Amino acid sequence: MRLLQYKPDSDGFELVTFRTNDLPSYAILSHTWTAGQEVTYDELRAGIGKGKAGYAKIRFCGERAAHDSLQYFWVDTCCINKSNPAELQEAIASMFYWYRRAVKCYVYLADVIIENTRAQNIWKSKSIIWKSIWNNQIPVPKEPQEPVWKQAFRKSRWFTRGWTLQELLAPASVEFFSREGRQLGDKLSLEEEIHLITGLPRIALQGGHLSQFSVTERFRWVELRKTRYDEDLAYSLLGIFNVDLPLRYGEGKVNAFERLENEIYKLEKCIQDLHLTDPRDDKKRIEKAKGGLLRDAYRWILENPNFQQWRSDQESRLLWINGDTGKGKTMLLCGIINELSKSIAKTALLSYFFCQATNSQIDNATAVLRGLIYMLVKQQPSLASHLRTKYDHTGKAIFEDANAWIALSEILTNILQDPRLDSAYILIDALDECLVDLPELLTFVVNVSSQSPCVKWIVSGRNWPSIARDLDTVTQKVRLCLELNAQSISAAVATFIQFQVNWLTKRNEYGSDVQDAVYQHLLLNANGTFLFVALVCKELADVSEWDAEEVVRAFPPGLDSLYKRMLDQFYNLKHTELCKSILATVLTVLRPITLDELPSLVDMPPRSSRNYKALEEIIRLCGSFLIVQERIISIVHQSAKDYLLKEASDEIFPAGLAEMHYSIMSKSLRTLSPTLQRDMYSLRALGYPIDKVKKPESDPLAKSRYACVFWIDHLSDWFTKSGADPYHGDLQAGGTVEVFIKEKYLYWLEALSLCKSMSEGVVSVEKLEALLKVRADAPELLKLVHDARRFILYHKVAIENNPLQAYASALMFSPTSSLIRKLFRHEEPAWITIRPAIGDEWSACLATGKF
Ligand SMILES: Nc1ncnc2c1ncn2[C@@H]1O[C@H](COP(=O)(O)OP(=O)(O)OP(=O)(O)O)[C@@H](O)[C@H]1O
Repeated sequence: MRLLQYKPDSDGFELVTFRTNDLPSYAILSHTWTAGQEVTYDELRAGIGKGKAGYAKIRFCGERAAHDSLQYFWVDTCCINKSNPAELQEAIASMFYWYRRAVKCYVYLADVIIENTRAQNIWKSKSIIWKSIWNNQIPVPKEPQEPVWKQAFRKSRWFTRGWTLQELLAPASVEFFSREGRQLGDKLSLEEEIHLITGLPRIALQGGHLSQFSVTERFRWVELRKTRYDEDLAYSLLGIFNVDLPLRYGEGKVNAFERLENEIYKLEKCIQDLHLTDPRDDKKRIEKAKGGLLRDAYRWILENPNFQQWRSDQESRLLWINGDTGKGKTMLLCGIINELSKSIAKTALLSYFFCQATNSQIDNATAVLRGLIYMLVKQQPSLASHLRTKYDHTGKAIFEDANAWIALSEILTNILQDPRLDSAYILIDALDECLVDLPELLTFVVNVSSQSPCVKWIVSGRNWPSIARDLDTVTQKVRLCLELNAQSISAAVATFIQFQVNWLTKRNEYGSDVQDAVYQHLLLNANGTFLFVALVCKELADVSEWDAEEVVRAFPPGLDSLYKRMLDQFYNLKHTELCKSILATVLTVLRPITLDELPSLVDMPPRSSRNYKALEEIIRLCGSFLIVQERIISIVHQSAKDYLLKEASDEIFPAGLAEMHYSIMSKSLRTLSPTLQRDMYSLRALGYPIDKVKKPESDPLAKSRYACVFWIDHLSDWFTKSGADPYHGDLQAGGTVEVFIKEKYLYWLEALSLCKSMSEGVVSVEKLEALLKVRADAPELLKLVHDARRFILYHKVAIENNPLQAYASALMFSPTSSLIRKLFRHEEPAWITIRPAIGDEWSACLATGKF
């Protein structure tokens, strides 16, 4: 970037070039051009053009910058060599960033004059007085008049131009000046006027991330604006949408906008493909499931010296919060996120991820990186350029294939070193719940946290030696052990107890003696563990006042004793067998299941299956281990799951965990078989795009989504966990798996597409083939699954984007020898009479796995 330096002694300016990551603080000018009056790059270098009106603007900007103690400043007329097309292209692509990076932006309004307006004001008020005297009236005091310059301000040409939109939105500080160089106010003091003149939302004027406004809304902002060259109106939006576009002057406005829209679409598609989970939604869900976040119960962290050191000391880059089960780490991180989002600089990015071992979508290191990158590029889409280089080449597979971890870790490393990133805060909760590739994640955090000085990290997890070993190697870290802050935690737990007891008192109409007894018992037995309090209060929620004191006294201190008591109660339930199979299923599934899915995996009482109220009632019968939130059933806490698997496995899985996987697999296939058929959502058109598909009110897949995505995982887990017959009938010729593939494969692919789970489908079919290789003595079945794998790999993208393409392009563009093609020939569209000439075999490129 080329900047100007004011040289008062020589009464001139010097151009100095800087690299993007070495930029000094600078001011920037925003103005409208006057034909023939602007000083060009060549003129400035030659020291000519001083008589032009534009020269006065440069001088104004330089003087103003010096007044604000800024040595450097930038003016578009003379800091870009416009005769160099490559430089012009780069300047236009960087312009938004340059304005955003400026410490001050001075808007010079040549058509707003104060001197005259002041005279007019005086003259106006004098004439009122004279008129009043002339009419023998005492002048009536008028409402305070607004300065007359405001009328000119509203009509200023500056508000009608295309480029000035980004000049208004990008910088944090925008100051307005009259023609005489007098300051009129800034973007914040004049916010109301600017909002009324431009129609721009106040949040956008206050510096809110532009990505929160829809594409249509952002296009509306320039509808009435004009640029000298038609195409410029589109090019002036590159920064507003954070996309790159080669400039093609002469292409016309329509083409330029078409290309721009195309680029925006590609960017959105890339971000959409990256999306696995939105950590912002996870945070809301977790807070809700845990009963809501209480500020008074986490506020202690703000005064904690270790936290303050991490917050203020540049060299303390990583804060590692560790503590035992139920000490409140997750809620603490939720609170820290809330506090940071209020206090960090507007240009700083905040990205976080909550690992959860109970959900296979968010229990692995790749998911962590996807979530973190997703949040970063959502806030600053220009960072998506690091994704695009790889994504444009390979597509969605880059986030999902066997090398996804490598690709994603490179992408995140590049993002965090991007000079356009001012600063970022990254938080990862529950490292101990990252079940897949935790060592890789730890190594990544250790390395990256020491590389990027503008990035601050917080990670949390239980006191595991394996985590400690890695994180201890970070030199620039602060460790915050909750057990070493027992006093703060106890005080916070006491606040939490008070809150919970007040809630119980209100709900169950406790008298003051019961209220006090419950409060005292919790205080004595909580032992600094939030979770203990939360679980006991959950148990007390449905206990009447007269019984509450006795019930609360029966709860022993310590989580394990508490779980034991909950388990004893569980064994005494009226419907123990039903509850046991529900609990066993919830403990085995790979993501929390919905009430709709439950009856497809557990034999439920006949009249309950389609009745949410009945299903919720049955879940409540299972005691306090399970919770239902928004029709999703989950285990109350990871520690409860750990306890049950360790201490009650024999009771809950009498036939063993492996058999439970088998049961889920076979029930899944039983559910899927009658559901899967052609065009389950009645889309009709073969090209119906997936992003337009809406779930029908009575969704035929509602009960079988889980089964559809995970049946092969359970099949595989059954084999890996069981010591049973290695060549089980299900995997042999004529077994359930072969029947399913032969009869339902194509409909299953359509269902996977409708469930937006094609990638999981690819991984599953690969898993199935690997399993058959070792576990089956069925060469024909292996051949069929081998073909099915090639089929899904080859047609994944087509079916993923248009579910019914499973019956059109997928069949027609498969080799004639394809077994799947032969099996489903009857599904090919009859009206296509001329068929593409396709070879006999799958292409070599697919065979080598490069597809
Ligand atoms: N600030 C808070 N506001 C409201 N509830 C809280 C707060 N802190 C903790 N809790 C309660 O305590 C319970 C346990 O907290 P949390 O899940 O955050 O613990 P944890 O240390 O992350 O546990 P683990 O590491 O075992 O997963 C929560 O379910 C919630 O009910």
